[in-house]
Order: sequence, then C-alpha cells, then structure tokens
Amino acid sequence: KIREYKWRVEYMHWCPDGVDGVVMAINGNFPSPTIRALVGDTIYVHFTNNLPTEGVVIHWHGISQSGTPWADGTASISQCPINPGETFLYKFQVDKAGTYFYHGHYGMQRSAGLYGSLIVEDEKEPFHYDGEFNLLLSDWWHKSSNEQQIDLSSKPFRWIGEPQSLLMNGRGQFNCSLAAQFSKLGVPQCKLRGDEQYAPQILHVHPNKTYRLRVASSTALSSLNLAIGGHKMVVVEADGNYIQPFSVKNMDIYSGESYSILFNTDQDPSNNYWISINVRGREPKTPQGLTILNYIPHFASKIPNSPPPLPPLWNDYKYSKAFSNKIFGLNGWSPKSPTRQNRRILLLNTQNRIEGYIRWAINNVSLVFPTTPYLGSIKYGINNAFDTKSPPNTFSKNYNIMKPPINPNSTYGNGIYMLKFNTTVDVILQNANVLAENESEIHPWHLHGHNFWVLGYGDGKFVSKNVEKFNLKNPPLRNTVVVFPYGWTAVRFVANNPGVWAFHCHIEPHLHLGMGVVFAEGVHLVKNVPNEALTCGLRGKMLVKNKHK
Ligand SMILES: O=C1O[C@H]([C@@H](O)CO)C(O)=C1O
Repeated sequence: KIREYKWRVEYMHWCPDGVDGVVMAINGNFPSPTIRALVGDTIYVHFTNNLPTEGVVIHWHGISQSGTPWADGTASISQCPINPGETFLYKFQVDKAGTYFYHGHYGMQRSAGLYGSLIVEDEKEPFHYDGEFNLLLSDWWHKSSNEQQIDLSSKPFRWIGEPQSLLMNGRGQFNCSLAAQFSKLGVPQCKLRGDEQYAPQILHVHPNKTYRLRVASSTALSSLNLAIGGHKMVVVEADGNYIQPFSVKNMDIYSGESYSILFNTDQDPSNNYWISINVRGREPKTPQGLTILNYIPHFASKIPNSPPPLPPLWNDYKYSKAFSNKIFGLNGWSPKSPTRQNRRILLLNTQNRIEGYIRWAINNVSLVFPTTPYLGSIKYGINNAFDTKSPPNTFSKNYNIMKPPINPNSTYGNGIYMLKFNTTVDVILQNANVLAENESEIHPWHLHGHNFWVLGYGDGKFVSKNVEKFNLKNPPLRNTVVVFPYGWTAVRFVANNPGVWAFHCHIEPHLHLGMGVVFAEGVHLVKNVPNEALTCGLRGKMLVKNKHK
C-alpha cells in the first residue's frame, strides 16, 4: 500500500515545558506527525521547506532505504539540503516492522524539535497485547538550536550545558512539577487544566490487561532511564528487532534507540502510577520527566500515592552494562550473524582541540561534511568533491585510553571508508578519556542503512583476544549501540546496501563537532537517483554544464 503525505516544515511558537519557545514543526504539530504503516508499505512524503532562510533534510531513522539511498535524509551524504520554498519527495519502503522515528539531520535541527514517530506494524509478532502506547522521548533547551550551534563552534568553546527539561511526546514541565509534594527541590505543584501544550500526555489503561509501550529516544544529548512505578516491564523489541524477552523494573535508553516493552496492569486499580524518565551518564541537572499511568475509571488527575520511581545513580555504569548485556536476538526471528568477518575497523573516539576549537575525532580525524553529497560525487565520478584518501583503519597501539590525549591536536577530514560490496565488516568502537582528567563519556553510535549485530562490550582497551568472547550465538541486531566510558563495543554488519551511509555518535552536538565516519558500498549499483537529490555543489554544476552543451 502507498501512504502519501504532504508536509511543510516551519518555525512555530510553542511551549514544550511551560516556558515559551520556538520549535521546528511539521504541519503545525510538535512533535511532528506520527506515521503508522504496515510492513511492506511505500511511504511518499512530499516535504516542503517553509523555513525562511535555512536548508533542511529528514532522516528516517532505522529504515534500511534499500534501493533508495538518496532518501536517507542526510545532508552532504545522501542529498543536498532542501532549500527554502522547495519540495523534495521522500519515497521509500518500510520493509521491517518496528518502532522507529524520524528527525532532522542537518546542523542541530533535531535539537530544534524536528522529530516524530514512525511505527511499522506487523501482522505476525512473537507476543500479544491488548493495547499500545507510543512515547517519543527528547530533551529541551531554552537556548535556541542556532545559538547552541554557534556556542559549539566558538573560540573559546561554549558547551551547551544540560537540557532544561525532558519531554515525552513533546511535553515536559520546567517551572513546576507533577510530583511537587514528593520533591525536596521546592518547585511548585503544576496547576494544569490538561489542555496546555506542556500538560503531560496521560496513558489511560484498564486493569488486568497487557499493554505494549513503544519508546524511542530522539534526545540531542541525554541518555535516559525509564520506569513505570510499581510495574514490571518486559523488553521485547529493540530498534525494530525482536529480542529475547526479559523483565526489568527500569530500563536505559540512549539517543537513537527504540524499544517495545510489555507491562501488565496488575497493580491496585484504585491508584494511578508514575511514568518517569531520568538522565543517566551525565551529572543530572535536569528534573526528571513525568507522566501518569491512569487506571480507568479513576480520575487521571489523581496524583499517585507514592513518590516517582527512584532511578539508579547517574554514574552507576555497572547497572547500565547489566541492562545492555541482557539483550539477545530472539531465536527463530532474528537473522544469524555471519561467523567470520572480511574486514575489521577499529575506531578510536577522542575529544580533541584543533587550533583552539574543541572537536571530537575518530582515529584522529574530525569529520567535516563536504558541500557536494558523497552519493552524487561517487556515483558520477566527481573526484575533487572530497578527500579520496580513506581515513585510518585503526589507531596507534600505544594510545593510552585512560588518560587525556598527550597531543590533543587532530585534523579535519572528509575522507570515507570504501567497503567492498557484500563483505562482512566488524567495527570496534573504542572509547577514551576526554580532554579533562578522569572523564570519559557515553556515546550511542548509530548506523544508517543497516542493522548490525552487537557482538560484545568490554572495559578498557580492546585486544585481539577479546574476539574469543564475541557472542556469535544470539547477538542482538540493532541500528544503535552504546559505547561505555573507557570501554569498547564490537559490531558486525554486511555491506550489502548500495549507497553511502553515516555511522556516528547520535549525540547531536558530538556529531556536529566531528564525531562520525562515512561508509560507501556498491554505489555503482544505485539506480534512478532523482536529480533533485543531488543538484547542488559540483554535481549541480555538472548538470548545468551538460544542459548547455
Ligand atoms: O562535547 C562535550 O563537551 C563538554 C565538555 O567535555 C567540555 O566542556 C561535554 O560535556 C561534552 O559532551
């Protein structure tokens, strides 16, 4: 079935957390509209840019874009930014059921609020439920994304700081709390009618049923922990892949990840319950995000009679690792990983300083995007559009990941990794100490155009004997995976999707500061690239020249 949408993106005044602000909205909605489709459907989005002075693109996070790499929505990689006043047609198939989302992928447009849910349903699933909800999680700053972007590229560097609020489906509370009576912070109780833009979206449930909660995190920065007070959660899906069900009382979710959980409404039906999100992995300076699980027929306004769930300590990484290590592919539903790899790439994640500017680098290269999208320059053989020398396959064996870099300098680069078509590639993501002593941060890495198998995580520096401990039995398939502080993460994927694909830290300011790499495979097999995708930069000039010949 074809599902067709006409969308226009524009700036709009909105009040996501009780403080007036400006969001990037689609057709007047914040968050942007939810797409619901059935597996196998083709989506047509006629996307018009009504922003007054800036380009825009939309990335369909988790969708393989098999056969349509020009619709992946990554500026400088798969297409030219759509100019103000122009319309671009995103046409792609949703070939895999799951919980997904979409978001801006140019500059800091995700932080500006350009995101929405994309849910692909399946007729056959390995579990049952009576009803479902969807929560798209995000973090929100009172400073505009434009100013954030300027801060990050200033000398001296200005860090954007922690978000002012956490949002669920675009709703949060900054100047008041839903749970003030349980809080020691002295914030007032929110007095809400329920129709405010920042009033929480309440989840209404019937007792003694099973519900599916779909959650995805579109945060710009924050790693989160989600809990439903008094209720156990059974995790059943990760990034559009069925996983071996496991039960937890709260769960971590990193930017770029999505999950489905099942919960039973088996608690005292005369009470309501909190649903909470809290910041993990960074010293929390942002109040927890809250909404209410309301047992019908009681009033939704009835405040739960116990305090919101207590999250694990923000820096309890052992706790986070235990959660990640519970995720396995579901037998019979999850495709098996190839048993061996053709190529192994080691990627060292470092924070650096180039000419006084703070940047992130991978194997000492800090990614800057070229003006001509890679897809067009490779496909049409334009060889002066980017550095055709590949970035390093590995990093120095002597690098001490436990200390700040001895030489923090790095280089800007836009070279990419050319992968042989249909080969199996292992990537080891290696974390390290940042510029300051005794600090290493969480980085959730997201791969475009593919899922990868997560073969394992480890502490410290990766050594070749770690390969013996790789999980080849039931590794989970995902499109996003966390790299823990001072640790490494190993993933495997098959380079079988003709196109050019970003692989990057999903923390938006980190990508903006160079924390990513680009893979290209089988580009000669890409057919029918619409001219509108690539009519900018040198490819644009080439088209114009040909016309006048
Ligand atoms: O990229 C980042 O910069 C700051 C800090 O490391 C320097 O101010 C921070 O917390 C980041 O995640």
